[in-house]
Amino acid sequence: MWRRRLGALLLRSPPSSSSAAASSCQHHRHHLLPSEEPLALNRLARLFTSQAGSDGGNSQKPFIAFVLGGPGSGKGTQCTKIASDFGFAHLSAGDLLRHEIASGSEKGELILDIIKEGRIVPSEITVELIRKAMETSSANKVLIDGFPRCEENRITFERIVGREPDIVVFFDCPEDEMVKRLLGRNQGRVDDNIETIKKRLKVFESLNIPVVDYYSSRGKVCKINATGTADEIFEAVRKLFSSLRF
Ligand SMILES: Nc1ncnc2c1ncn2[C@@H]1O[C@H](COP(=O)(O)OP(=O)(O)OP(=O)(O)O)[C@@H](O)[C@H]1O
Ligand SMILES: Nc1ccn([C@@H]2O[C@H](COP(=O)(O)O)[C@@H](O)[C@H]2O)c(=O)n1
Ligand SMILES: [Mg+2]
Repeated sequence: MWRRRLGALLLRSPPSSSSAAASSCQHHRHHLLPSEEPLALNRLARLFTSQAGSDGGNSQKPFIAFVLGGPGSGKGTQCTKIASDFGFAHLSAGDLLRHEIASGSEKGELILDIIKEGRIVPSEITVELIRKAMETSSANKVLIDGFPRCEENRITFERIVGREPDIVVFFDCPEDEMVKRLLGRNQGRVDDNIETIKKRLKVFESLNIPVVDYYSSRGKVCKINATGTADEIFEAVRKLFSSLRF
């Protein structure tokens, strides 16, 4: 009850952005500018949102940002910058899956077949890889890049990890720009060819957009205009992350 009332008190509008790569964000409990916070309220908020554990209160749930966007929208590029400027751990679901392929495991063979087709790997596999990586990193703020890609991913994460994200950053990019970027990426990825790219775009529209809509309905999505140079886009990203309390 207290927590719910406090949550309502803590809702604030995010700062407005006038840059070319602007963001549009919804209200949620982490959109607090420190300068706007009444001190007592801030202290109360920390008390109610901290997860005191058996170590006497030092263990906190990590702040989780899901980072979504179409193939080639620039998720990985922007996550690298966020990690470096804001101290987040960067966990890319695609990289974890490719790492599993490289390990030569039996699961890796199945994953490779699915990635070549641009389809979605069974959620239990991906969520287990993410869960282990989160455990290993023990970071207190985490970017989960390229996840959840479908409703099944989302529901499985909630079941296994027992969490929802604090925020969902969505990079909004036109299809023709994404295709151009992917064809120019040149990293030897088995899925960066026009046939697979077309399939990935279809999967994005049919399975990933509904997840973005779900989180929008829960007020968690911050949409970033992902056109322009990587640095221009990062200006909007920087404004967003500077406004968060984590
Ligand atoms: N703003 C930008 N303008 C032009 N090229 C960009 C921009 N941002 C990223 N790129 C380039 O586009 C390619 C795809 O970017 P990136 O790997 O970050 O996308 P992604 O969303 O992670 O893609 P995927 O979903 O396939 O992993 C890379 O070669 C990257 O260097
Ligand atoms: N949650 C996810 C994320 C990725 N995949 C598969 O990996 C491919 C590459 O992902 P990137 O984020 O690096 O583009 C993707 O096309 C899927 O085949 C997945 O199944 N589930
Ligand atoms: Mg990527």
